[in-house]
Amino acid sequence: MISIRNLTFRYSKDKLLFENLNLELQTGKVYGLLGKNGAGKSSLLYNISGLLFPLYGEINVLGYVPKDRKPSFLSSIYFLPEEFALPSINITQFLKLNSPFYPDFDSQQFYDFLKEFDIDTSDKLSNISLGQQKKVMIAFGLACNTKILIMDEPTNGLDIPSKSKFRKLVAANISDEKLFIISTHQVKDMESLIDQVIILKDNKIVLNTSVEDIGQKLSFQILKSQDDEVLFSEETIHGKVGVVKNVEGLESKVNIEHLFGAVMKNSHLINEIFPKQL
Ligand SMILES: Nc1ncnc2c1ncn2[C@@H]1O[C@H](COP(=O)(O)OP(=O)(O)OP(=O)(O)O)[C@@H](O)[C@H]1O
Repeated sequence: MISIRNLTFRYSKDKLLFENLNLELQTGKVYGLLGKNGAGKSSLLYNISGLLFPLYGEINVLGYVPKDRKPSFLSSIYFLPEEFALPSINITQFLKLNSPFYPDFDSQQFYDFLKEFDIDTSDKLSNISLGQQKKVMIAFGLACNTKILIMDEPTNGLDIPSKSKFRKLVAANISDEKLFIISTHQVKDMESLIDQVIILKDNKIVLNTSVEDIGQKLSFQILKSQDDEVLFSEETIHGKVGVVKNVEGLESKVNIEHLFGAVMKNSHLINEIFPKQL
């Protein structure tokens, strides 16, 4: 569905951002794309969406080359960037202008999602708050029913009830034919939502595996003094908690924040535990 082979990309001549980056993504999954500031998350998403072009390498999305920006490709993918400017029109006018680009757009769903997010549809889009604008765009993106939905930091600026509604809507709208990619720093917002975790570090993909696989190979637990090779640890009121290799074979609930910490601190050990497929 999305295949990236040897992607080399740069903004300026003297510095490559990605060099020979490989990534394969399948339908039926919600992918969480994580990485520190400047890791290249947005740049990768722009390359997948055909808004930035590779220097070398191949990107194939649904059989299309994104940089060709064929109309049938553009109507199969919806990309919600982290920041956007909305025109001074109301939601109905926005719907009329933009929904015709997406053949599977469902107006009823759009209004249902807006209701779920408590959005008043009569206001001008330019006059509502940033969080409300984000909710309108999330509702629109979901209602497009495109095969691929990419959201860059969608929960930034959402209040706590809206984050929970976001999780509910995303979970209810993924299907076997669709693929969602959500890039975020707000890893807590993504817990119990993502199926597969992709982590970018030093402009490389250091992890791309399922939450299930992570739960089987790593143990997220209260640390014991005899635990060796602690991949990440943190002091809490319950004691020291963290991540170790799962040697006992007992599955634990994945803590994505701790997983991220483990990958940042110990990527060589993570590479050994999760060998790359490409
Ligand atoms: N238009 C641009 N021109 C030049 N360099 C850029 C441009 N956009 C991004 N960069 C650089 O590319 C690198 C990756 O940026 P990118 O925005 O893709 O990272 P990110 O992981 O999405 O970061 P954040 O989490 O802060 O949003 C950074 O070093 C950034 O400074």
